[in-house]
Amino acid sequence: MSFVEVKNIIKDYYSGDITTRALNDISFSLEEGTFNVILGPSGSGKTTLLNMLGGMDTLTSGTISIQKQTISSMKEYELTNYRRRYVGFVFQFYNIIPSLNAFENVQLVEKMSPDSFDPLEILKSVGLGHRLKSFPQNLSGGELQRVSIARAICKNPEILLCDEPTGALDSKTGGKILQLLKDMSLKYRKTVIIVTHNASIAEVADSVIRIKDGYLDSINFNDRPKKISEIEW
Ligand SMILES: Nc1ncnc2c1ncn2[C@@H]1O[C@H](COP(=O)(O)OP(=O)(O)OP(=O)(O)O)[C@@H](O)[C@H]1O
Repeated sequence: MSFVEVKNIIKDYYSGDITTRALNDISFSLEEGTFNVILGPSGSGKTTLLNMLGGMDTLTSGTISIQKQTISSMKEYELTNYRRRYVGFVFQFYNIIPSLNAFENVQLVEKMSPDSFDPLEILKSVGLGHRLKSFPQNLSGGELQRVSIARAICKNPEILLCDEPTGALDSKTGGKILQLLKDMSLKYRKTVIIVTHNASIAEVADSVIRIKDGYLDSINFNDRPKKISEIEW
């Protein structure tokens, strides 16, 4: 059994009389310790898929198993436990707590995970060692994004789900962040899944999942992914 098993998943959203089928019969599997990319146009269902993998919302039908746990049939309290223990999430809109400084925002997750990394070290590695005491209102979009990535990595989760993690970053900082995420898979055997619009990031991935109108368009496995230093974006 693979680390991530997605089988025939369907997700419908209902508003009034209107039903939107955001995910339509998607199936794939991913191995532990791999670096994976989800590509697709705006509105194709990428964020919805990431939310389902993270146990943030429930499916209409189908099953998702992660590390042999069938998260799609978990009760609410089991899902809370799954998210708390196993998942690191980098959201598109950062979700940083405004009343805590950069260090405190990352330090928060130390209590959630028994083997979390040192928040100071992680903040330094995302290039924010000089901004530890800055509050979110005084940080740029790119810096907030890095706080959010530092928080997700610091938790040392089994699976790291990232929605456009380099969207607000210049290419140099973006490359550094991608390297950190890739190291999580290479050095620590964490499974990393990144949603992006940026097709060049796909070249460094072990697998590339393409989503179109809620369908799985293709999944490609890369035997020899490129190094981050080899791509241009
Ligand atoms: N909570 C919701 N209620 C109703 N419809 C939703 C909801 N969330 C997403 N959708 C719809 O589901 C479809 C897929 O949305 P999703 O956000 O997953 O796409 P995406 O590929 O991540 O887009 P983007 O790249 O623009 O972030 C879209 O048609 C969207 O409007």
